[in-house]
Amino acid sequence: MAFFRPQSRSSAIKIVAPNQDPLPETSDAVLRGSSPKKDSTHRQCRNILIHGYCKFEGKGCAYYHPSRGDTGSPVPEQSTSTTSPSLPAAAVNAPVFVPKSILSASPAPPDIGDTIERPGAPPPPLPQGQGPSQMQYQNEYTEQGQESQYAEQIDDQGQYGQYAYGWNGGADENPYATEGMANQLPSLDTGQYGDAQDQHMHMQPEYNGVGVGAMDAFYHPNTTSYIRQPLNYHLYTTPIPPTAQQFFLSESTREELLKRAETIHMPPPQGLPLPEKMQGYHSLAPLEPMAGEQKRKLGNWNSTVYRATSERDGVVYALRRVENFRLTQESAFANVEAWSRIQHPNICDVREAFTTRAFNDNSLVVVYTYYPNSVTLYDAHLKLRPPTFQNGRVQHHNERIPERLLWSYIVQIGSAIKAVHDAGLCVRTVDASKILVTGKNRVRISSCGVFDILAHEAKYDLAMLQQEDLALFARLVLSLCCNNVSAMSTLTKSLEVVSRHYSPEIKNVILFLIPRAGPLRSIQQLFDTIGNQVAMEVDSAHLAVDQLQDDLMKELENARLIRLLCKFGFINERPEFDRDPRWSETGDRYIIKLFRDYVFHQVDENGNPVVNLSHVLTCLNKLDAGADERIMLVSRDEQSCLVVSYREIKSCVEAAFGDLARGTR
Ligand SMILES: Nc1ncnc2c1ncn2[C@@H]1O[C@H](COP(=O)(O)OP(=O)(O)OP(=O)(O)O)[C@@H](O)[C@H]1O
Repeated sequence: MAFFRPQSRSSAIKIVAPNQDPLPETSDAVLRGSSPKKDSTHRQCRNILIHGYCKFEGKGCAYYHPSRGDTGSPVPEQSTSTTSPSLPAAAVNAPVFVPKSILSASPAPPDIGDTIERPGAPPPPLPQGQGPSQMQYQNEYTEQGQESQYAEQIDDQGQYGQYAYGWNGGADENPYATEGMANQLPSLDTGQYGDAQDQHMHMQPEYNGVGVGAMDAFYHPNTTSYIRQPLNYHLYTTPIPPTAQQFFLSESTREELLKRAETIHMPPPQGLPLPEKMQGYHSLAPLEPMAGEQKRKLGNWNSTVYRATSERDGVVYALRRVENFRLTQESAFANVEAWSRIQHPNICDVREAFTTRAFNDNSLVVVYTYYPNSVTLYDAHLKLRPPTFQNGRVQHHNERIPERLLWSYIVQIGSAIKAVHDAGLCVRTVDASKILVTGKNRVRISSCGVFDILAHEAKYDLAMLQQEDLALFARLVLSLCCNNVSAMSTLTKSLEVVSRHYSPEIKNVILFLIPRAGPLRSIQQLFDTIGNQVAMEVDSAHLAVDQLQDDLMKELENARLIRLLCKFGFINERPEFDRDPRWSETGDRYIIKLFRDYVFHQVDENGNPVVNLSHVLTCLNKLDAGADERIMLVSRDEQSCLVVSYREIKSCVEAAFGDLARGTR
């Protein structure tokens, strides 16, 4: 309970009942010893300290009264309040501090981020939803940059230079928009921080119980200006001390998100033979060894995946480039629009596709959402690991995938295939090297739509291609069960392995998906047989969402406290305000200064600093809630102490910050 301990130095102050001295102002607010010191003419009058003036100055008060310009000691300003209602001093036998701000009927002060209207000030920025949406920007781009859906440029040699197809429909409705969230991290370049901040700040009165700011009209059109009382959920009902962990993201989530952010903002490697800019994308960086070091194959084509930043929205995307692709018909892009409409949690979103000569050849580029730090299923489970030494034996095998995880993969990939088939398309990339693990147990099929462009000339029957998807799915599940990419080539042996290590239901799934003579099967039929596994998967997903929301709630609390700390930063130690160099040390601000000492500058009985985050968080939460609990603030010279409630300190902070925000008192 160290963090509830009052300032240890306060124990040195003898607290006594106010006596009947002929010093009414002093006895009203200052606790002191019973006999004045002999050198009283050298000691500063406490009335000055507390009230800012002494009405007995020059009328017999024996203490020192510094002049107004004397900044040698913290002298509170003269209070303007005249109607000080006295508060009951029930808790301790001490007088009670009444902050000036409670008494003044001034309008509620603005909060951090509230816009203060000044003559000639530029109009406030439009809140989200009022300005041009991302969709509008995309459309503008399309209108300006692409005359038609298929913008065609014929180069000097009369060849097809660049085709581009871009579509972003449905992006606004993406129910999984928070996934790949690191990709949506606000970037200073694009001003996204600014927007987020604005939006955040506008919500602030709800949290802080502060008055309504100018921008609040966008959120509460009918609200009038008044002091709102905070909700009670801030108050702690039990004396359980909060631990630091309660206020922060879980370590694993924090680490993962930080790593993703780091990857996104990593500068591209220097000296690579890559175009500086290409069709609105810049900062290209390969996500795999470049062609030449090791040729990467996509079917019969050489292909490389890059990370690149879009100059339209500042977001990083994954670009799959297929080398030496000569476009002969515009209709090759016909399915790209259909692909980009598919928004599914287990499919890498297709953004756009175009051809380019920026790589000094005719390349096809298909743009996908970028999922930082993702790995392929092949890399995660099938790639041979170096032998390990376990239980006294050398182990050559990869770890077998647990059955629960395998079911999760089956349900996720099956669901993605179903969405594609329902949209009248076929996947063609159900392969361990084309499925990404983008988060914990989260898989997404990548490279969708590429084969639709590459093989557009070949006329295939859609139903047969969809059957082929099921066959590829069977091969994938078998490979994952056996930790072997070519498990299908030894089917009987592989099925024995499956029977040995997994339940019969897994084997049934594989047998269902393997092509055989008879009526065509559909992915829906598979789901009809594995309903209980789907239900378990849904349960797991909901639990994961709950966990993430819990984490988000903690960060929400942090944001609230950060705003409070910012206010302290604005007020404390301010060298001058309103031509008053003592502003931050006098009046209400003196209370804020003492409270800052109480929160951050406590020392233990040995004089060592108390560095206790729980104490800080507890105090700030109570302050933000405006709790009625009282604390004793002790001046630095230990000569005076004030008993104030958090509610009163909160009023002081609001008043002082309001003065600052308005620019004048
Ligand atoms: N949308 C994406 N977001 C993030 N990373 C991606 C994305 N698409 C691909 N990658 C990464 O790019 C790398 C190359 O992808 P690719 O699909 O070519 O896999 P591969 O293992 O190189 O397959 P292959 O051997 O067939 O070329 C992989 O490490 C993959 O994680």
